[in-house]
Amino acid sequence: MGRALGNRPALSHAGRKVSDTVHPVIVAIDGPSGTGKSSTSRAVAAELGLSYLDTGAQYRAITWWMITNGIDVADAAAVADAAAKPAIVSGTDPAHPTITVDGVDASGPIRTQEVTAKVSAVSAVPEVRTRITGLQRSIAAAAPNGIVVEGRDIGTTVLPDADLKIFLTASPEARAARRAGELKGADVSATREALIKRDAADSTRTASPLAKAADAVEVDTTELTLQQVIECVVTLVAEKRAAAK
Ligand SMILES: Nc1ncnc2c1ncn2[C@@H]1O[C@H](COP(=O)(O)OP(=O)(O)O)[C@@H](O)[C@H]1O
Ligand SMILES: Nc1ccn([C@H]2C[C@H](O)[C@@H](COP(=O)(O)OP(=O)(O)O)O2)c(=O)n1
Repeated sequence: MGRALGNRPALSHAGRKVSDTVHPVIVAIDGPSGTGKSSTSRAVAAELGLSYLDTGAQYRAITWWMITNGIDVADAAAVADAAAKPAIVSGTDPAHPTITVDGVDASGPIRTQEVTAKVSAVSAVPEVRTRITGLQRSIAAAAPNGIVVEGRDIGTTVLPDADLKIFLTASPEARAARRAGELKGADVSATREALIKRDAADSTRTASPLAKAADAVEVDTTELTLQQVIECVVTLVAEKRAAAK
């Protein structure tokens, strides 16, 4: 079970001690592609005054760096050797999340088809995961009011003591339709195949695969509107906070 909010020790960051009367809430949201993790997490964080971290953007950023630096992403040893090199910085304001690599804004380049096609290979390399997991834990520990962190292994590996863990699911058809809707003119069945292939790679890798934590609440978003999913998560956070009082 996640640690009760009332038991959370005071966190210190940037030389500042956060009072233990303030209980930063840590929310982990995991699930496959297109289930609504990013949209839900940003909206929940904004509504509750929490920070927000898109961990997929970090894996995309390191993948983009590998591509632009001529590293063969199929060569796991080469990727491992380079894993510590790029400086990846995430801005955690849900109203304006940012990501830079070596000081360069990477928010556009990390969304290309090439990065999407290569990110699973890079994120399967253990040295990459160790590096990025370390960044994620530091960011979560420094969030003054708490944070919503979304990804694939947040509840299982990155933040196993999160106060609330959500695992979002949706049918492949719904997820493909949502993704194709974002990529103007994309073919839904090709999008569906690409998405299923990436989910399979992310779920079957040895290092910290996509998985539902035993204590996560599963929410099937297939028939829900985004607003309903947001309300569901906000309610679950409120219940956790009330139980911790
Ligand atoms: N419950 C929902 N119903 C319909 N569309 C949704 C829902 N949740 C998210 N979307 C849309 O689906 C797309 C993918 O959502 P996103 O949050 O990026 O998913 P993920 O982060 O899990 O890949 C976005 O365009 C988003 O607006
Ligand atoms: N915690 C995480 C988050 C993402 N990843 C990897 C696996 C995913 O296919 C890629 C991209 O994640 P992202 O959340 O941007 O993917 P979507 O296209 O939004 O579904 O990163 C991961 O291995 N662990």
